[in-house]
Amino acid sequence: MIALSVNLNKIALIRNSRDTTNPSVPGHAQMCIDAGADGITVHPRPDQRHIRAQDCYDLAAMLDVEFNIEGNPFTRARKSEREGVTDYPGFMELVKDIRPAQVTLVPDGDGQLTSDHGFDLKRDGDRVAPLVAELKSLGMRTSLFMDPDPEQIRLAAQTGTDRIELYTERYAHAFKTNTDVDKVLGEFIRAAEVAAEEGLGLNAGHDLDLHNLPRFTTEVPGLLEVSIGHALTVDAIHQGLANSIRAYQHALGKQ
Ligand SMILES: CC(=O)[C@@H](O)[C@H](O)COP(=O)(O)O
Ligand SMILES: NCC(=O)COP(=O)(O)O
Repeated sequence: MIALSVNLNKIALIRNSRDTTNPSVPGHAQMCIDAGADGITVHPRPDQRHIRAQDCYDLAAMLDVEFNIEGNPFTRARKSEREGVTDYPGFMELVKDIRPAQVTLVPDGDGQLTSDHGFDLKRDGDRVAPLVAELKSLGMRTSLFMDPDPEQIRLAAQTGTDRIELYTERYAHAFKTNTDVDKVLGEFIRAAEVAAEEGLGLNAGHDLDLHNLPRFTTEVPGLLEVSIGHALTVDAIHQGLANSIRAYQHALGKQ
């Protein structure tokens, strides 16, 4: 069975639009677990736009499912610009202190809107390998965010990482626009085969949704885990909005 790890970034994004704890990140983690989620994913960014360092500590204290923290290991500590918000301690410092079950290293720049590429290990392999070794020595499973490029995936294996996470945006886009979907999916299938040849566990994520997920998970061999946040949160709004309207009308004394 492929594990579903729910990414809570977008819950934190709404919470951060007010100085309140509503919606509660641990509260929504618990709802996901109660509904059957296999894990929880967060991606604390240095600008703390959504998940903040404190959220990671709060989740670590209550989770009884796999906790996956994603981020760029080369980000440094940053002072918070907002009063009452914990400073960002730097990604490696944060995960070494929390020690989640899985750490997914992602090569994001600080100002990126969202993740948009995997590691270039021809360039960064020598810098990434010692970090992988350090995280593993502290008992964390490691995963590297990768494009479906066989040469890069073979280099990922050389870093000693346990797993890779295939960056799936290109598949999601091909599926949505019905452009070259067979060809693009073929690249992911080949990437998965190479990962298996190299003894790497396989995760996948980014822009996966209810529509594109079945074909991906049926055809890409060996998938262990998908992490999904944006579309799943939007679906939760779609599937819950009508009920909310009825509840508010009831609160206004209407039937
Ligand atoms: C690594 C990855 O694909 C996800 O973490 C994705 O980047 C979500 O991050 P945002 O919610 O900040 O877009
Ligand atoms: N690793 C991918 C992830 O956690 C969620 O990505 P998305 O579903 O928000 O695009």
